[in-house]
Amino acid sequence: MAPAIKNAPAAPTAAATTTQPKKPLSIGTALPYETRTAMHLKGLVPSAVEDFSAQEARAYEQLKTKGTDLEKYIFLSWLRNTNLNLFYRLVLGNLKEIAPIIYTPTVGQACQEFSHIYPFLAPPSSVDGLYIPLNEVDNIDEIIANYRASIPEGCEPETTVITDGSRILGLGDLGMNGMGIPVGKLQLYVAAAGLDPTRCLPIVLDFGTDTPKYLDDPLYLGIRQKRPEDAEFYAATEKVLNGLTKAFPGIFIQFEDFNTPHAFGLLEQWRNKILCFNDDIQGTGSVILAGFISAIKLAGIPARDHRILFVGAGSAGVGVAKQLVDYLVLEHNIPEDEAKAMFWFVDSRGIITSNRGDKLADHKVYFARHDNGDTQCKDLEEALEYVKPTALIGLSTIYKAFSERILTRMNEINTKARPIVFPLSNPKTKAECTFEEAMRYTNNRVLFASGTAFPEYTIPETGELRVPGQGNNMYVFPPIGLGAKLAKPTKITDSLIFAVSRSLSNTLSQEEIARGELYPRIERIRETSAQVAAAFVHQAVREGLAQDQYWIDLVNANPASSATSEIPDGTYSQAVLEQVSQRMWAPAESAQQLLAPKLKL
Ligand SMILES: NC(=O)C1=CN([C@@H]2O[C@H](COP(=O)(O)OP(=O)(O)OC[C@H]3O[C@@H](n4cnc5c(N)ncnc54)[C@H](OP(=O)(O)O)[C@@H]3O)[C@@H](O)[C@H]2O)C=CC1
Ligand SMILES: CC(=O)C(=O)O
Ligand SMILES: [Mg+2]
Repeated sequence: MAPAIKNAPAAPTAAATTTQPKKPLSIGTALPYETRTAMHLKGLVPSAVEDFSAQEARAYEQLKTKGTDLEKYIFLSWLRNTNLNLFYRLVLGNLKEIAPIIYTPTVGQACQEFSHIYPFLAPPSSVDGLYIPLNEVDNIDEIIANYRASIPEGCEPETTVITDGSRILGLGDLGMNGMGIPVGKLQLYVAAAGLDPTRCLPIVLDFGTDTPKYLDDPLYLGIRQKRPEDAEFYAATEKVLNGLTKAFPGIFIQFEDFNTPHAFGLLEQWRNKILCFNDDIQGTGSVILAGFISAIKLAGIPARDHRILFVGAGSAGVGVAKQLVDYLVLEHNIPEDEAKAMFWFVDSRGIITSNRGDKLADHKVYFARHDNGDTQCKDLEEALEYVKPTALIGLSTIYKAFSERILTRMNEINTKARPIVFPLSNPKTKAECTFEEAMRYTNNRVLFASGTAFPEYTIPETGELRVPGQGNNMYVFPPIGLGAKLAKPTKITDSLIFAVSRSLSNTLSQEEIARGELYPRIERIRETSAQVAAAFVHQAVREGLAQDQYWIDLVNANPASSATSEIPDGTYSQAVLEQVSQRMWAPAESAQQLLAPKLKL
């Protein structure tokens, strides 16, 4: 062995090499000549000097040349990994057009193809998140250390989205391919609520898959084994969460797209221990409650007269229904038993009743009907005639489950009130119906929201344009994450989630209300996210959960107008809103602004 040389310079570590300031070639054409000279970039980039808007126009032009949505997804992913600032400029400037590519529906296809497109999503040196294999959970500290070494100092993650890929949108168990979802969700954290993009960490727990198609795919990039039993799953997840929270204390954790039993199980296990929430249960519950509050104002009958039929009793269906029960109890003073009795559920075996003959999963027991006598409805058609619902909510993953016949009957049944129809399953290939179908078969009377965005619809007879609501948790998880980052609550409670729903329903503009819309337009999502985050911060302080003294003092000095109300009503003060808005990250306007901290210009 060669003798050690005293005081020899240490070999460069991964950390040292990857945190070296990189030459900003991708923004190079936006750098003035003198800056290029100072940064030794002369001759390394074309000579034209242009501003960011020219770069943005070029990127948009390239985006438009892509023939398919998946190609657009790949192009945008590459752009994000090579020029973060330009990527978010492009996204924010074209949110309505780009959200369906980086998020549902295209992200669903990207996940299905993930192992095939992975190398083309980012340059080889980019670290886009953590892939944690089941057989490596004992080495979680090493994995985290590797990650830490790959990021610049000061970029420790403060927000993470974790999936194990076991229920990706309505597409089922995609295994490691599910990584596209945390990546996509975190882009919305940044775009919608201004979280710092350098401090967002997507994680996939690569715990195998039970889908033969992926296990048999020679290009599949996850571990090739079936999923573990529950005990091993929970033990492995615990190791990961302990490692993460030890390395990054206070990190905000979003559980995403776990299969339903594990979604409920993890939430129950962790909700009082760490700062976490489940987006599919609580986020979906919160966003749909917001739309529902608006819908029942427009429907034309008292809240307590509604009869709500859910198709699908998974994490999303049950999560939403529980939020609606809370609302009916708190806001309309309906006793819990009576509120619960306003709900019926259909799952793959028909209406859920206590005497159906099968053992109900734990999460279904609360809503099982006891008043059905001998009646059992085997499917939606029978259930519709039995319940005669005022509201039909789809979280079933069954494409076109709301057929022409079902929608026509919803219209016929609801002569006094406008029918509420929410086909919420994602992606588009799983949606229970389209906006056009819902309009057409209800004589344009429908109050509508869908999980995936549908095109606007022009009523042929009148030429009137109608805009569908997008009942998607993207309206709430970004502001919840922002509020959590600022106020630093010890945990996320049901009343915090309730305040978020109320505040989102308060964000509708007069014009949106007048047009009968149930959600704010997506173009306003930054503005509404700030308002919802401000309401979150107020509620966190009100409940004594907030730990950040700045926000505690600010809220106490500037209480919301309704600070004495017992019910979380989603209100906030202007002072808090202003401060929240100021803390939202936004892309830089110029190369100088972007590089200023590094260059000390
Ligand atoms: N809009 C939004 O923001 C969100 C939308 N979603 C979407 O909701 C959907 C469901 O998610 P999640 O609840 O977690 O998934 P699950 O797979 O846990 O739930 C699906 C439910 O649909 C039921 N179902 C299946 N087939 C039928 C059928 N033929 N008729 C009636 N019911 C049926 C299942 O029945 P059984 O229990 O018997 O198997 C189950 O209860 C997904 O498409 C997801 O993308 C989720 C979160 C947010
Ligand atoms: C939107 C979402 O979280 C889902 O479909 O699972
Ligand atoms: Mg989800």
